[in-house]
Amino acid sequence: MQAIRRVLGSLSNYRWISVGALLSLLLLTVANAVTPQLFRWGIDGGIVPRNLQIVLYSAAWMVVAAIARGLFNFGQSYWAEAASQGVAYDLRNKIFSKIQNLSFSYHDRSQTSQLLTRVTSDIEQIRTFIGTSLIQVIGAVVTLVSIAVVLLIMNWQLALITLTVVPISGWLMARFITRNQKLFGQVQEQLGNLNAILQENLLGIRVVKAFVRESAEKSRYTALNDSLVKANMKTIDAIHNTFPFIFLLSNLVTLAVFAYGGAQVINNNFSIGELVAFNSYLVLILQPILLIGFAAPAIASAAASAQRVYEVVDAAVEIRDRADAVEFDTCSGRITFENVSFRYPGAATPALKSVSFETKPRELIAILGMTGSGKSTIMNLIPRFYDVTAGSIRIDGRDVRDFSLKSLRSHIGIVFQETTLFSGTIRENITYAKPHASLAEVISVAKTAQIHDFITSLPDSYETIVGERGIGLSGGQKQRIAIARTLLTDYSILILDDSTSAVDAQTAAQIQAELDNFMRQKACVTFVVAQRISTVKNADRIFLIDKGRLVAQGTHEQLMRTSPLYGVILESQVKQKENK
Ligand SMILES: Nc1ncnc2c1ncn2[C@@H]1O[C@H](COP(=O)(O)OP(=O)(O)OP(=O)(O)O)[C@@H](O)[C@H]1O
Repeated sequence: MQAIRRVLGSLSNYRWISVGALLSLLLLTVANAVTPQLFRWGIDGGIVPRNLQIVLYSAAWMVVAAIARGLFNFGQSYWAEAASQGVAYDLRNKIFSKIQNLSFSYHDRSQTSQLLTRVTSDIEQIRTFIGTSLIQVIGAVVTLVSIAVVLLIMNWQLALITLTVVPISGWLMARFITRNQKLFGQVQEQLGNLNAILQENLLGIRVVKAFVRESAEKSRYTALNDSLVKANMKTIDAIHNTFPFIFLLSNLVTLAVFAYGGAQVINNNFSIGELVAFNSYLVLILQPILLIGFAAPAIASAAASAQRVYEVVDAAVEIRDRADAVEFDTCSGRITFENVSFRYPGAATPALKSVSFETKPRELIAILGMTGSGKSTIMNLIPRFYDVTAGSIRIDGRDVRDFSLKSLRSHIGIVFQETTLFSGTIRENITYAKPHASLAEVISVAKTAQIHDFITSLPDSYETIVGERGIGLSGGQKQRIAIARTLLTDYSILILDDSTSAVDAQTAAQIQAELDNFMRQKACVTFVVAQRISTVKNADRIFLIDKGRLVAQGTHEQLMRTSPLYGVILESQVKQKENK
């Protein structure tokens, strides 16, 4: 319920729209409340004493009341809908920018599909609550209170009989919401799980087909689809277990009013007009109770969704700027790892153990090690994708945690092991971090990355659309575009994490040769997670990583002489590929 209160608080950004909706609602209630009185006037003042003029007058006023009802009804639903769109818009933006700011460790822990469900379906639940259920509930409460007052004034005994239904239904509905909020949360979670399978299958459709796992995937999807239906059915059962009581109560009250009110009319304590008006009010008082009843599941569902959305909005950003963060602007090339240890959140063993080294200006460092030894982890710590668990990393003597994240990361050019291109043109992808780069600059980095000739062979050259609906690119082509994208940035430190693994040996050697010039001109230090002998030979120093430790370092020749492990790794990782 706290989450719902927060959603209501967010309506303050749409104060005037909300006031418009509320005002329309109040006027609608007045128009509704006046109508039975017009009936009573028409019957008791017109029909019974046979006064046609009063009958016509009351009929005319009823038309006015009907028009007013139509107008105010439109006003309240239009403004409520507008406010709901506004709140959903704000929430979507809030959660999106939060997702951008959350650290790698958060994304490691959370499922993409659950995040997607929160941004789409959960926010939609909240929007529907504000646009429809909230105004229904407020309208119902206002109507209930105002009609209760009118009824008490008209005939307090009959009114008390009628109003017994209110606290009983109120209690039933409050119980329904508190008991079932968890159930509605489960429905959203199941939806997220179902989306996860869908997402995995969309991304991995080739693997599914290659391994002929279509029917297995279908069964996996159907099983989760069944669970979703079961969770939904549980909520429907909960609704069915509560609402028949409310309907029964409201019918019993109608009978009681008819019997007791009828007796009062026979005893001349109540006029027929009054009984007719009272009966009309009865509909008006039972309708809101039913409306609240119908809104209750939507409220429970919105409460569960709001909780899920605020969980992301409130998630702690683990890696952030210090209050006195300084700008990173120059780098002379001294990068120091001092007893750096690191354990991924939730991992049983550390990925790095007491790693220490210091680089020299303009050095090209190759990092070599068996798969899973910790090479990428070392690279992830320099731009602070994660913070060290123990020890420190310094650039020119200053701890990386002292720099503002923005300035630190914008001076580190990194090409990841896995390439991600966005949908758009090749040029847009290359200029991703530098949108105003000139075509000449783009061509220059594309040439260094050995991808220019391929790009110009395409019909639309640099304007060719890639990504989702664009042309397909091979793994090596994507990697080379990713290298060009990084080379275009204003990096001082360059990190190439196994970034030519999908490129053939000859092209990789060409890239390496081109890069050598580039790197030495621009970068103060370059790290290359190496898979190829050419890279290793070119490096000023090679760091040999084994099970999270820096076990040896030196030039190719030195390591060949001193480290048996080096020979083994070269043989397994490098020569094998070179021979292909
Ligand atoms: N996000 C993560 N969460 C938990 N553990 C991780 C994560 N990323 C890597 N690890 C673990 O940390 C260890 C080091 O991984 P890392 O990716 O640094 O190895 P690597 O040497 O780069 O391997 P490869 O050559 O296969 O890319 C591995 O045991 C891996 O399972």
